[in-house]
Amino acid sequence: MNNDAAKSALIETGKWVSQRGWVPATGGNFSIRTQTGFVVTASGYDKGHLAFEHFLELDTDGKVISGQGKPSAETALHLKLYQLVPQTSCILHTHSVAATVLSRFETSNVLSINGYEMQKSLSGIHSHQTPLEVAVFDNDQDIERLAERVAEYHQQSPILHAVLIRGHGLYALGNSVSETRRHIEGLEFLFACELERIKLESTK
Ligand SMILES: CSC[C@@H](O)[C@@H](O)C(=O)COP(=O)(O)O
Ligand SMILES: [Zn+2]
Repeated sequence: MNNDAAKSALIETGKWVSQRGWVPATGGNFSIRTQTGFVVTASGYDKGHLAFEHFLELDTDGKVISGQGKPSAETALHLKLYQLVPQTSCILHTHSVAATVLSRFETSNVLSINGYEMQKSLSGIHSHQTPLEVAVFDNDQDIERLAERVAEYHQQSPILHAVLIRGHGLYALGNSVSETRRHIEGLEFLFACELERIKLESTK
């Protein structure tokens, strides 16, 4: 995808994500792989009101080629995910209530979701009996260090659709903007179901 098409797609995606309440305040960041590297949102803006000037173009090493302001504070994680999962074309990071709470409730390093038809909204899953596993990493303000932990984990258990950062949010991956959006929508539905199930079971 060329740079301008990438920015247009992410402006539209920002409105879509924001309308659903998944990027409150200035939370979240987005990127798309381009011919020369990737386009990423600038740091500190409302992702529901993005314009062309709110993006930077980076090369494949994460060096700024053009654009104003600072690239997202979490650019190092986007860069690492593009390197680890080469088929990835779009990364969307969101801060929904469900992802934030569930990633704290889950104390292990994997959130496993099973028994839901909607698991099939994730590429490669064809049955409600195929567990959907999402790695959960402790949050870290040192994003390079967090990215290294993600890379180490990926050597043992390859990251497919997404990762959760504990008490922070979701990073969803896909081979196109529409696939990443579908992954976010499917995952958010499943996270909401799991939260409801956990609450109901606690009252039994
Ligand atoms: C609202 S604070 C959230 C940030 O610390 C961060 O987690 C985030 O998602 C947005 O950072 P940004 O630098 O704008 O890409
Ligand atoms: Zn964030």
